[in-house]
Amino acid sequence: MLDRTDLKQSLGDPSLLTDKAFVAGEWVGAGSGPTFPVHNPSTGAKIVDLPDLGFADARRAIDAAEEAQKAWAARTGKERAAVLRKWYDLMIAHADDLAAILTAEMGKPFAEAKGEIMYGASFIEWFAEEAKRVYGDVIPGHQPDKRIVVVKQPVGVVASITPWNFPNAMIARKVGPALAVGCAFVSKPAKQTPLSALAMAVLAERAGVPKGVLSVVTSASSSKIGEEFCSNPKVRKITFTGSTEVGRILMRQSAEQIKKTSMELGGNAPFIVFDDADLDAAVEGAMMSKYRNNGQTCVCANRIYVQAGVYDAFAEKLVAAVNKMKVGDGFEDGVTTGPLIDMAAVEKVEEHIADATGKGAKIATGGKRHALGGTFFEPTVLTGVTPAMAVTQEETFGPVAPLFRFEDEADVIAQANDTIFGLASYFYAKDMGRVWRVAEALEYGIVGINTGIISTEVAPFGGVKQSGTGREGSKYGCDDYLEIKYMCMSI
Ligand SMILES: NC(=O)C1=CN([C@@H]2O[C@H](COP(=O)(O)OP(=O)(O)OC[C@H]3O[C@@H](n4cnc5c(N)ncnc54)[C@H](OP(=O)(O)O)[C@@H]3O)[C@@H](O)[C@H]2O)C=CC1
Ligand SMILES: O=C(O)CCCC(=O)O
Repeated sequence: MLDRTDLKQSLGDPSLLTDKAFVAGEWVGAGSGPTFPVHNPSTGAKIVDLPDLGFADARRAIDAAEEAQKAWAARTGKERAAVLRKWYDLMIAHADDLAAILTAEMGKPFAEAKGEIMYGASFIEWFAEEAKRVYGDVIPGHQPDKRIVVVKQPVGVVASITPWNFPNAMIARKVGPALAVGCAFVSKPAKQTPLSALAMAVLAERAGVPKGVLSVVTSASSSKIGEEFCSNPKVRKITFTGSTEVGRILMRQSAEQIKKTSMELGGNAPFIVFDDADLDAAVEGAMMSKYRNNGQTCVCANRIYVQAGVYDAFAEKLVAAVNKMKVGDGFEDGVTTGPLIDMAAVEKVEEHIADATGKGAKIATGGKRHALGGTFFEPTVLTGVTPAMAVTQEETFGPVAPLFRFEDEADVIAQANDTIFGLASYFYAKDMGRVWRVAEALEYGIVGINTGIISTEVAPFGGVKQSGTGREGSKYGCDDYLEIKYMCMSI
């Protein structure tokens, strides 16, 4: 439906949709250089062509960041907080436009996109507040004449690489703490969804973020940009959200210079329903956890374990709820589920369904491409899923709910933990002893207990095992962007 002209005309502030990158404080067009297209995944229409930047542009952004960072860090926390607060206010004031741009480039329904804008903005607000609270310590001296003071200082230039599934919020929760503590930030958004990042940069500039402190390098050649980020000694930290496979590459590349890294990587979330659970609440939680963003989040339930005594009842209620979902264009009223991001995502979903049904699982609802065509896919529930099937070990990243049957607590905990991943997990139960036992036994960074939504700026988001390192959001969120220094003084 929406091409560039339609989208621009629909915005309250058309200047939020740009075809330029933001490098070293300048808006940079492609000139005669290469470009790459950004498409609306719902319609296939091209929204815009953007500059396909390379090594030299990334280096220019890094040089400017290094230059600008010192003066930014020299400001007081309160001064940086004021700029971030203004940025937050502008994001809220332009939330409808930011959401429209997000829906157009990524496909999620407008109401969900607006929810993401509010979620993203909440990180800017939270870290604006935290900017004033980067406290150190005074440590009692180890000798009578010694005084020891601990201070925290910004790491310096941060380079960020983020995915397409949350084009606003994944950047917001990195750039918020980085700028709050006095770092400068060079962002490389996913090639499918750079427009939200650029719209954020338009507002950052208006809010008074100084030239060079924030750049958005648009590129279809992510590996080139990644190499520059990891090999440039001026970059002190790499922060990444995306697949474990790419996280591994970036960690390997960063090893040469022992760069600090934060990695928010893949998940394989178990969602466990015990026989004492409130089944209606569990179905509601499963719907939110599984089908949020059309299953395309690293915290989406990937394996749903249901205790034998409630398995059939849960499956029936879940199928009834899934059958009420409305698939369609994100700008259409009442649509709950947009398209998948691309054909590769559709093929992965199909592979997981074919593998499971080939090994005996049954399709309870959905199971195929949607009649709308393109990358629309029917929300799907599979029953009779077993550990031999690919969905047990691999993240589907799509709208497929595989239902496993289990008998007892020890067995389901062992199955839930039998994965290389450790990001989010969920369970529904009422027995308090069980609640504590299971919550403590799950080897995950996040445990949702009787809830399917765990995302908030006030809590530390992050994983264990091969789901990554570091925490985003909360009072811990600044730590990843700070160095600790102690000063030992003899008096
Ligand atoms: N943890 C999470 O939140 C996410 C997990 N995933 C998982 O990853 C799977 C694949 O999704 P995909 O989007 O391809 O995720 P990727 O990990 O490939 O992409 C995430 C980001 O990394 C960039 N990137 C890709 N390769 C490199 C590289 N060699 N060096 C530097 N940057 C790189 C991408 O850029 P560009 O897109 O421009 O090439 C994008 O900005 C999904 O099916 C899902 O399982 C995906 C997204 C988010
Ligand atoms: O998929 C992700 O990368 C993050 C999930 C979004 C969130 O809940 O914060």
